Amino acid sequence: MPTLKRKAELEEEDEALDQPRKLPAFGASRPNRTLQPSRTAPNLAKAGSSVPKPLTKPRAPNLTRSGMTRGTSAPPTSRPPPARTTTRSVSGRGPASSVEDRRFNQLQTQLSSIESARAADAARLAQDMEAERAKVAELQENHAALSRELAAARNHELNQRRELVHASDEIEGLKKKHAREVMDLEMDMKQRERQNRELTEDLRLCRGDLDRERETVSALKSTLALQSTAHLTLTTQNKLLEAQVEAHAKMVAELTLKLEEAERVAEERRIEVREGEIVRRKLHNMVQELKGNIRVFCRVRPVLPSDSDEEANMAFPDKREHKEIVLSSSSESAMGQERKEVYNFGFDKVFEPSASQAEVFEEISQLAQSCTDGYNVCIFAYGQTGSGKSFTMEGGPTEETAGMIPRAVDQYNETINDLLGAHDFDKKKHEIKHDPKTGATRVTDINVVPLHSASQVRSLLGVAQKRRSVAATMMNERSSRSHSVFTLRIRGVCGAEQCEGSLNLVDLAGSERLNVSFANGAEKERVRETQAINKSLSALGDVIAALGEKGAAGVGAEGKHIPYRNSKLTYLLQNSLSGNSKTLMFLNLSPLAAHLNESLTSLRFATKVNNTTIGTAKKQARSSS
Ligand SMILES: Nc1ncnc2c1ncn2[C@@H]1O[C@H](COP(=O)(O)OP(=O)(O)OP(=O)(O)O)[C@@H](O)[C@H]1O
Repeated sequence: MPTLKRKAELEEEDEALDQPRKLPAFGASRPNRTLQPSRTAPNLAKAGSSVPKPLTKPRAPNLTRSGMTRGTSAPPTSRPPPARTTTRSVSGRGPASSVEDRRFNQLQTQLSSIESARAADAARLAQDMEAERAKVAELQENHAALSRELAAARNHELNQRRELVHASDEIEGLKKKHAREVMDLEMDMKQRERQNRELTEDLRLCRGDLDRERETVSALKSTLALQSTAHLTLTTQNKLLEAQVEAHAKMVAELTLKLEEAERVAEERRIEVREGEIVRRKLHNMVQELKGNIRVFCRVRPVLPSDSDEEANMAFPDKREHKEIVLSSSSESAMGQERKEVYNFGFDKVFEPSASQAEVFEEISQLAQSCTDGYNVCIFAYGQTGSGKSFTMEGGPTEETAGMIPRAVDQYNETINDLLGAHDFDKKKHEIKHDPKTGATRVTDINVVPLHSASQVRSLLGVAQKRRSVAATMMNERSSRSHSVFTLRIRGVCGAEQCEGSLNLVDLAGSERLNVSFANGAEKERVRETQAINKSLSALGDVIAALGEKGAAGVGAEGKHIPYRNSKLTYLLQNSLSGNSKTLMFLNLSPLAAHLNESLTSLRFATKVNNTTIGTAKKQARSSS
């Protein structure tokens, strides 16, 4: 890269090239030489030592008579008239003429001397002329020589000028090249300056990074120092731990031996537990049988904020076993006396309004457990509209309010079959089929949906509830005017034995319609519906009654007819209501005084059911092999 000094030099060179180079003036090699008269010509110069004397004006002779001096270079200033002089010399001679003669003589003398002087001057002049002519010739020679020299010099100058033009072109080219180079160099310089700036910036950043790195390094160094110390400590601890590990290894070997022994003992215990489970099942079912195969649970719902009626007088005196409910009513006799009536009822379990869903389920869970042991179980809810049947069986949306169905599913989490039509309102005709060999019940043309979790069951129940209400609306019915049956098929595996049972959870239509709606009989459609419900509920009562009679008759009554086919409900539940199954009836009661009569009717029916013995349930077992 050219330095600034070099640039300055280049610029100076450029300036010099810009100035037209002054050719040396003609004869510049001899700058002081001027064209000189022939006196200075080289040929004269040789005779320079004998430089001719300058021409001197010939001195006029000292004429005393003006007439005598004429013809000379210096005419006399005054000249006496010659006539007077002549006159005087003719008219008288005497002393005065001698003077004039003398005078004349003198003049004659002077004249002759002047003429001789003039001759001498002329001679000298001629001589000078000759010399001058020689000089002129010499000068002409010099002139010719100088003219030649001038022509040669002009040629030379022409050549020089050509060279100059050529040199100027070259200079112009060089200048352009130089300008280009300068431009390139300037661009290069700018680029380098930019690069330089970038590098400076990079350098600044790098310095910042470096500073940070230095700080990091110093921090790491101090960390390293700490870590080294910690490492030393850990190494020491490690050695100690290794020693402990060795000790522990010995202990582990000893413990392994003990564990093997414990495992052997555990296996023995497991075998004992399996045997115990078989015994437990036997005992459990014996207990269930002792309790009776038709059982009745009574549940009174709490008073709701929306209830405007007065609360009925209900009491639950059995605080230990919760098996009693007492209803009291007071009325006025025709004589105007207050008549107080008390009704006592006893069931397998009575749930007060405060009983939670969990408490209720705890009581039915043992019965539901029988399904895994291969029994058919039927749990149905019976009661007037609004007494809490749906709440008991299906429950609310939360964990806490979940009813018996989701809780039963939660308990087993097994494959289930749900009755769900493809459309909101299922118009297909379904038939109920019983397998006499297996005791299984099947409904034709229904959707059977395999489910794998309790949450799936809940969402399916939601869909079922929705469709039930849509179907009811389409049929111009209220939801309470249809029965809902939820069947859970359960397979239990215990060792080599596999048991299959079904759990039917039934939400019956409102029972009070049997009396109230029928008695009013205002609407035809209502009456027809009520009759249908009445028929199915009556059929249920008839089936239970027939089963009771059969059970009471004991051996020999095997062939007794049970009217299952009188309604679809009883036919569907045949296998669950037969002597081979376990049945639980929930009697749901309203706590309101206005519903007291309905409640009493329901309680009487439930008592009848509770007193029924339907025989001994049979287990449906099959070998898994
Ligand atoms: N144990 C209870 N705790 C709290 N609320 C209850 C309980 N039982 C019933 N209810 C409430 O009482 C109202 C009526 O209950 P539900 O609908 O279950 O009666 P139902 O007997 O099924 O009526 P229907 O025969 O008309 O279907 C519902 O709002 C329900 O949430």
